[in-house]
Amino acid sequence: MSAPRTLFDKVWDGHVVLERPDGVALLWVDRHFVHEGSHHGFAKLAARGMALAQPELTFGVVDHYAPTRGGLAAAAPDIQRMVRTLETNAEAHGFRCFGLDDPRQGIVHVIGPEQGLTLPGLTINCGDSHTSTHGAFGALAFGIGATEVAHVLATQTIWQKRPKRMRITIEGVLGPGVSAKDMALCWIARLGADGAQGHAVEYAGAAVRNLSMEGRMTLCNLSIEGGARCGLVAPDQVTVDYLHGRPFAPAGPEFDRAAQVWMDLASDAQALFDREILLDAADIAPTVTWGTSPEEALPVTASVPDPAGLPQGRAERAREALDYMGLIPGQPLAGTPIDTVFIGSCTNARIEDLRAAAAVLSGRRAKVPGLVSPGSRKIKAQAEQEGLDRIFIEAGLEWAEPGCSMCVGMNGDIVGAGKRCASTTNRNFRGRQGRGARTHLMSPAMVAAAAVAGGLADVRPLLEGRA
Ligand SMILES: CC(C)[C@H](C(=O)O)[C@@H](O)C(=O)O
Ligand code: SF4
Repeated sequence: MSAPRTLFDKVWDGHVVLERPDGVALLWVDRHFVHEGSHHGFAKLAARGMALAQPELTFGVVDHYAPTRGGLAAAAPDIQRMVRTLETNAEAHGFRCFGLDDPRQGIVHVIGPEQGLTLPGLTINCGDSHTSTHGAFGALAFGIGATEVAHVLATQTIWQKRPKRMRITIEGVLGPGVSAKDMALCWIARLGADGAQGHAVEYAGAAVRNLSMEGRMTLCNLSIEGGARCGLVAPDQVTVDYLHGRPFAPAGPEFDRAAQVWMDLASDAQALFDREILLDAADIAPTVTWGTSPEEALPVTASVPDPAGLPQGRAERAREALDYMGLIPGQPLAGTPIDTVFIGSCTNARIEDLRAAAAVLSGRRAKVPGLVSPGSRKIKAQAEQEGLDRIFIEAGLEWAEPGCSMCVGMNGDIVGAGKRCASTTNRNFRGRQGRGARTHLMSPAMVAAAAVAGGLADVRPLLEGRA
């Protein structure tokens, strides 16, 4: 009998083409997603006069520069050029590209799963750190750099050092108003932004099993913010049900055969992890970030930390973060006035996220302006069918087109300098949403609560008496 293996090992071992004596392996890549930012890779290919190795395993999508308001014609020339370059490369190399006029367009980490391109047991790469999202399906999915993008384009393979294995088990039941976003911010706050460095993280436990695919994607999306190479959740019936009938997923008897294989991808009972973390879902509160790293997060009921009480290195960083964020040590987080809200990004712009925000906003007015950008055109259509767009608009928020939008500001959607934004995104780095912009990360329901209160707020009282 072979040694017990983890889910990660099973997918990794199945993709090794060859292994160097130092343990670095050449892996076959099942899916390569490219976006506007991947243009360096195509330039490298062109410089060497090389062809794209596997056009049918390469999928492009316009997201980072996608205009969410006013269309491409009205966008700045450099934005138009970025979008056109991807579309031109797609034509030249003959790979499928979900461009701005494609009804399947959206953020790469949203549409991969939505279209059934993301499947359990596959290796998935993209020149983008949040490729970890696809691990929610039990795929081995990780972001790669520009040189690696070129390597995958040219060979459909990638050299990788085998990461260590870590398991984060979250048992118990989440309280009302607590979501996958809070689970992620909670473990990152506890372990630190480099807490899972060098590790492939498998999420397990009842609270993970009870998450929808949307929730699992949010959790895996943020893996990278805790330093992990990738995140994984073992496929189960929830995974199979989500994938059934997706355009690029297997169909008919082939689907049933595939589903059986997927269900066997779980970690063996005796499999060993290099590191094990155990959390109780009951201990997780609605969480917000107060600083300029996702690890600087606390329950919304807490107060801004006092750097004086922190160890020296951290104290200095906290002081700088608070200075940038314009916060005073000891001030309660709840009640901190905000200027704007953003609901969007590959972290939290799926249909379930929009429903959670709309459930809070329904029949209420936002005290601040804000932008809602669905994760894909398909999600936008679904939300409109459910009347969610009306709820956002009646609350006073703007309902926009899909794209990375205000998560990173590359398309021109930015938060003004010195302005404070409650955001469903995954990075609160300095200037992330625009120069001088102050970002507080939180769940969609919590962003909705902040909009209603005009400041950071606990969503739980707003949920009372609502379904
Ligand atoms: C621009 C892109 C390459 C970048 C990434 O690597 O993740 C962006 O998506 C981000 O979220 O910071
Ligand atoms: S939505 Fe934000 S985090 Fe996701 S890929 Fe786009 S820029 Fe990166």
